[in-house]
Amino acid sequence: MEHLATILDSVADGVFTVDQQMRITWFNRAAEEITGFSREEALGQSCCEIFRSNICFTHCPVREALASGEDVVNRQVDILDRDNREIPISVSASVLRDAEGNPVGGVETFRDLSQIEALKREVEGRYTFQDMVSRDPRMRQLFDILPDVAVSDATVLLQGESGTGKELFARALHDLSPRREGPLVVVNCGALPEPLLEAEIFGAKRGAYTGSVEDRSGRLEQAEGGTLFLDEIGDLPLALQVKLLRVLENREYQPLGARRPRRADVRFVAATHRDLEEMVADGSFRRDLFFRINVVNLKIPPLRERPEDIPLLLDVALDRFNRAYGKRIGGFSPEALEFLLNHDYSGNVRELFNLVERAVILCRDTTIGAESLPSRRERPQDSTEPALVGRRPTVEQLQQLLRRHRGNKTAVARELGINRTTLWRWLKEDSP
Ligand SMILES: Nc1ncnc2c1ncn2[C@@H]1O[C@H](COP(=O)(O)OP(=O)(O)OP(=O)(O)O)[C@@H](O)[C@H]1O
Repeated sequence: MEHLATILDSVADGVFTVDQQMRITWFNRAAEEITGFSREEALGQSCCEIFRSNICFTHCPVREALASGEDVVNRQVDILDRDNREIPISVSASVLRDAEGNPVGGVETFRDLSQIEALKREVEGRYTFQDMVSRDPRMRQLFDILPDVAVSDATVLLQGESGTGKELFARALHDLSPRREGPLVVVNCGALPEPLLEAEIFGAKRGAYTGSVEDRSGRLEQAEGGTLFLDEIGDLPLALQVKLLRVLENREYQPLGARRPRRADVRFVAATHRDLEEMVADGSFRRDLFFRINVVNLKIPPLRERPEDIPLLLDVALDRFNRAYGKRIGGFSPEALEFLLNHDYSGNVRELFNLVERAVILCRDTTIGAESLPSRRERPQDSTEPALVGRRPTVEQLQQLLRRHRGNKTAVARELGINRTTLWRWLKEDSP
């Protein structure tokens, strides 16, 4: 007996036994360490007074083992220790029998999961930031500095290819800033022709543009007290660049109908997939405006430079679309996974999400198979035509696609794995 006690005291798992009235009859050293109760305090006590777990009165593992005669293995529960701290543990329970095989009580072993849970949280915390996930060191560096950048009120320039998550970053900057209660207003500088874009940002007088029957406030005014996100700033026409520069320099603008200029209480975040330095060099983007918006520059790496993010994003996407479409798809078949891991995501994270969304919709199984992914015909290596997903098609290809989708731009954009704004810009740039 003494020998057994020494052995039990030297194991790292908590071990205790109870009689049929659930009173503690044995309590080893690890049980003392995990719960904070000494052996003297525990012996003879009802076990629910020592463990105070969330399942004591509903799913007690020892009672279940006694009732069924079957072992209970690795059930995760939370207990309160002597200082009332919640401790996550994993419990296993078995029936304790006498020499004749009659049940005389139960034995429970338990393992402290606090450290594992803490590690798990740390790892998840590193990979997840707001709605963004990444394992890439450069992305993690961005996640690290984002809270400080957000509170600084400095103008931020986000640079990255289409679909890399610039808008997500802009939202995170707003949500982490003291302006989070204010509005986040988005303007897409590539989506409208110049006069309409001007009205969109700075407002318009009644009758100034087609159909406006009253004065319309601009996005700048609507962003008062909040953040104005200028997406695709590289597409801002030169005349509007001058106007925006004035706002950034003087922190003032003239709201419609107002006699005097108003102080702009707005934080500016701009984004572009273009190389603004190059545009400055060739004169299509004003140098002074570039310096005004480039106070903090965050460069988001394209997905092909961070392949370790692909499996992570596939999981996130599957989870997101399972929920959106009420499905319970568990994962990907080896062939599907091989395709998805080796795909050339020129449309970046957006393209990956589009592929998974399409697959989730098409999938009738519990696993996504290759048949739910673009067919071989559509894949670059097997195609005589260059694949269109995420790449910029030629003018003819664009026209063909538009015809095929009967002019439905949303459908064309979806097929290309781009957003409608990008499509709009391509069409604009391609038009004579
Ligand atoms: N790191 C990430 N983790 C999770 N989701 C992401 C991540 N990056 C991008 N996404 C998702 O990818 C999609 C595209 O992101 P977003 O619209 O922010 O890209 P963008 O760079 O602003 O694109 P564009 O320049 O074409 O407007 C969104 O659905 C977004 O939720």
